[in-house]
Amino acid sequence: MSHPLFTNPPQGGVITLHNGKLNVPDNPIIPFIEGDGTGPDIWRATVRVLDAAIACAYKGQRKIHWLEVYAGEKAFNLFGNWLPDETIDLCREYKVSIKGPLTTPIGGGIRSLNVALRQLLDMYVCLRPVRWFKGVPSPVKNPGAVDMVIFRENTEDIYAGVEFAAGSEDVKLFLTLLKENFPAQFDKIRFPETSGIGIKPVSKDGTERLVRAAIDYAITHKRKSVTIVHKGNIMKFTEGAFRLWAYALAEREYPEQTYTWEQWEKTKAQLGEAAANKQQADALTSGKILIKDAIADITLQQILTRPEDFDVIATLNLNGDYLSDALAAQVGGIGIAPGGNINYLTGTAIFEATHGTAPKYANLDKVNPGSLILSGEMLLRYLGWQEAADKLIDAMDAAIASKQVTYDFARLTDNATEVSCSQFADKIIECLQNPA
Ligand SMILES: NC(=O)C1=CN([C@@H]2O[C@H](COP(=O)(O)OP(=O)(O)OC[C@H]3O[C@@H](n4cnc5c(N)ncnc54)[C@H](OP(=O)(O)O)[C@@H]3O)[C@@H](O)[C@H]2O)C=CC1
Ligand SMILES: O=C(O)CCC(=O)C(=O)O
Ligand SMILES: [Mg+2]
Repeated sequence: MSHPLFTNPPQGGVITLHNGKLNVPDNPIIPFIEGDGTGPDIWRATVRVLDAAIACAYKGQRKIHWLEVYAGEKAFNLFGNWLPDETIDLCREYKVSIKGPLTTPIGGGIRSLNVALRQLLDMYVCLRPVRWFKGVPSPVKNPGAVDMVIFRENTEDIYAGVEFAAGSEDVKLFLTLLKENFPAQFDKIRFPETSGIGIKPVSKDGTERLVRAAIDYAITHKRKSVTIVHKGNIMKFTEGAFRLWAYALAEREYPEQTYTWEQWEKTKAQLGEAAANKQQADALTSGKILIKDAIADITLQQILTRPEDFDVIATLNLNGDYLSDALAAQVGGIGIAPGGNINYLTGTAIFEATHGTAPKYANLDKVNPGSLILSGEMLLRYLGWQEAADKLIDAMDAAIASKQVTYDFARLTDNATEVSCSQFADKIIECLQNPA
């Protein structure tokens, strides 16, 4: 493939997929997108930490060849294009990438480039692990009880961007079609003349591949439960269907590894509650994973009041967006919330922080790079470079313990010294090179 945006051909090896497994050379080319706003600051900090972790773990035997690809404001300024096709092609070709946050204007302008990347590369899982690091300030009494892994469907839902603006010719046409073909549904629209319309596609295929990934993860990582989070009481044929398809998939494809609340209900109806309880207890004692569900609004309370009830979470796109930021707050905030967008079938993945571009802090070298550094740690594990990932986690623990932390932690920690984004990276690198 020719790459007209790049004058120098990238050096290094190409990651491939064989029989569902990534084949990672010791010198892989990994594309990166710097991102908008605080993106350049946190990326500069992150790349130094990742290179240092790899150097400490493999002493030169392994090395990433970083390849800059463009999206967002930098791409627009350079090429007059917010998301060049070549960026998509390169992320697909090299399989594993990392990105800083990209700005999405509110209410008009371009649609989300982040969502576009997820859809164009069909990265159907947004994987966001949420756990507490010792010493990180938190607004809750027992942040250590939070150890959850969010599997957020990443390509469908109201997030897919199928929308018609109020007053537009498109919305008029759409509402005419609706009125002609579905008069009862049309009558439910309170102010049709001034309504914008959004469409919420949720499919069985999309649900099943997401839930399969969540259950596979729960099995591999020996987790106790998968909670299906939905608003299926209200949106019956989208979120309600998501719940039903999820349960059906677990029962059909994972009968030996899972026990579902649906099974409990069926047994209760046939044999009574005591028998259902015994069946569930036996299943869990034998190591089966409990597949349960919760409605999205109460979930936002219960992740706070009883976090130990939640483990792996499988949910739709918008619910997952809200849950990610709410949960991040419990373990110290969005400055330390990592994530990855993944297609487990093609191997394509782009790792990125949960937070956005925080524009007021752009170019101040101020914000916490932890979220992108930990996204990089997820990338290392995804490559199978566990040794580097483990060292990075140990160094992050040690850096936090030193109390030389960025403003977000410093403002909530007694006797902390506030350091800049780049200085926090320096501290992590120092801890990598001089482990306790
Ligand atoms: N995947 C992506 O690329 C994403 C992009 N976005 C986009 O980002 C833009 C801004 O979104 P906005 O809603 O303001 O949310 P942001 O996540 O960008 O920022 C909100 C607040 O979160 C805190 N924060 C964010 N990043 C950090 C960090 N690294 N360290 C410490 N604290 C941090 C700051 O809090 P405080 O003010 O308390 O210091 C900041 O003001 C929008 O255009 C949005 O669409 C949003 C989410 C994801
Ligand atoms: O694309 C955006 O601008 C926001 C995306 C977002 O909030 C997220 O993916 O968590
Ligand atoms: Mg979000």
